[in-house]
Amino acid sequence: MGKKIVIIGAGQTGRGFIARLLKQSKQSFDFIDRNKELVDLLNKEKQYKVSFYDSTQKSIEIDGFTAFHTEDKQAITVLSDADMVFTAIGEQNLDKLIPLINKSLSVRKKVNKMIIMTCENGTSPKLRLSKLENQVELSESIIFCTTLVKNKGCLDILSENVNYLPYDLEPLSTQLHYHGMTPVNNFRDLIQRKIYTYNCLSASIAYPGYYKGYTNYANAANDKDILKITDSIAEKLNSSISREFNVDYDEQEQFTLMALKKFRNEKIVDTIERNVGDVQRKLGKNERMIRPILLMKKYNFSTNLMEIVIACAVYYGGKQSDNKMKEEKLIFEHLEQHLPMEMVNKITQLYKQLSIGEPLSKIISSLIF
Ligand SMILES: NC(=O)C1=CN([C@@H]2O[C@H](COP(=O)(O)OP(=O)(O)OC[C@H]3O[C@@H](n4cnc5c(N)ncnc54)[C@H](O)[C@@H]3O)[C@@H](O)[C@H]2O)C=CC1
Ligand SMILES: O=P(O)(O)OC[C@H]1O[C@](O)(CO)[C@@H](O)[C@@H]1O
Repeated sequence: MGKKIVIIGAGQTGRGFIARLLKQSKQSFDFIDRNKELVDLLNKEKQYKVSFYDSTQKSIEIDGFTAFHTEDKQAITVLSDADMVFTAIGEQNLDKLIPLINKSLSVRKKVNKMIIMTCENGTSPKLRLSKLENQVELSESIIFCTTLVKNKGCLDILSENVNYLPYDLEPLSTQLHYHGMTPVNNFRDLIQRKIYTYNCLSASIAYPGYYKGYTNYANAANDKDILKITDSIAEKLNSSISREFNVDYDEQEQFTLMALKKFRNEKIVDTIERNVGDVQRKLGKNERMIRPILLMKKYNFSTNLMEIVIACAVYYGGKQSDNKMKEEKLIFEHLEQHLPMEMVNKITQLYKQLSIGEPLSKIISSLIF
């Protein structure tokens, strides 16, 4: 008999990537999501399509699932019977799953431990579920595949043709035999390298892109100032990450080039809005901006451009808040805890220039990098 699988989070990654890999493995699954409208739509339509930016790849119909709302009693029942659970809900939401999973474990009849695999951006998303660690097999994976809703309010997905989901085998008692799911050695290093490369570059496009008034992500990525920023940051990332993580420079360079190629691909219609969200998390001490800038400093590279990216992130944070001054103060206090004071002072100065609307090109041209 096939395994029972539940995907928690029927958004772009859950239904567009994980569900697609399972479908390609002929493995059935159900969804749980907190969005009632989405749950109702999935149950009403009963199917949707994943198409690919690469037009030579045939689209894939996804069907045979039931979706449950998190508050629905049946969610507990279906979860209690799951052999494996994938989460794709955003790292910041993971701890909200603990009560639901605990309830399902309290009525679980199966003797095998439930496997929980996080499919989230973050350097250690499973930490948020560590309270469950003794009761389940808790592991993490790394999402390289960009999946986006085709049109707002519809279920269909447009996806990169990426068939690779690296995961950490170490906490598991068994390998996963599903399409693309690949155990990797040195998982902890790879997940950090992913966030400090892909997501650092993503932030280096999104926040300056927001400042320059872009709404389309690839347009921002191809802006001449942002090309300068990302090309230069990429070079410094390659040198510092390859040294820090002891990987070949060429291997790290390929990694960076793949990220830049994807972000600059105008066929992938992504938004600045989607990529700037949740700025406090993205400014976290082990996240995509703080760790890379500290690595650049450690290996004696100029940090000027990363300081601009962080100043743009603070600018975005202030704009989003009802209380701009309070928000900025909070972000700066946070930066003071994790960055050297001289760096925070430079970011403050850059932030002041942004606040009076100084053009990014002018700010960049006054810097050495
Ligand atoms: N979409 C993409 O291309 C990529 C996404 N990721 C990661 O994948 C994860 C999911 O992202 P997306 O699918 O893009 O987001 P999304 O916003 O499209 O989907 C998230 C889904 O999770 C649901 N959700 C949130 N909190 C929940 C909770 N407590 N219980 C149940 N459901 C909950 C939401 O209702 C939503 O349907 C994130 O960690 C993101 O960083 C990583 C790389 C690429
Ligand atoms: O959900 P987050 O952390 O904003 O990151 C989303 C971005 O991360 C990426 O996974 C970078 O690899 C992109 O596909 C996406 O633009």
